[in-house]
Amino acid sequence: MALRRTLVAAGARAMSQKEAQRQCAKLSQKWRLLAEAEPQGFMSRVALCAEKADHHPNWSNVYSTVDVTLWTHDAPGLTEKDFALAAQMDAIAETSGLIE
Ligand SMILES: C[C@H](O)[C@H](O)[C@H]1CNC2=NC(N)=NC(=O)C2=N1
Repeated sequence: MALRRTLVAAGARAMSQKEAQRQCAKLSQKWRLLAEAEPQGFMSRVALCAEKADHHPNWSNVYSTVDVTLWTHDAPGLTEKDFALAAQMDAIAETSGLIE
């Protein structure tokens, strides 16, 4: 019974971590790229930064829109890593003239 109680307690902790992840602060940004710009180009450049930082955006791409959500899973919430990657994404979008 002790083992079962331990497992139930571990399950409850896993649930609450998942819930904490769901509810934690996140940075969200939707970029509308120029219609003629390739979102894949923007995303590959960001992906290189993300790999270097070992910090990866949750994102999706539909036509010329890239929708990004950033947060630090372990925190859970926002850390300097999220702001640093967000700044790099801004710089890539702006310096490459991708924004409408
Ligand atoms: C072990 C590895 O460092 C972690 O899993 C990294 C990978 N990429 C990540 N990306 C993001 N956005 N948040 C994280 O907490 C995170 N953690």
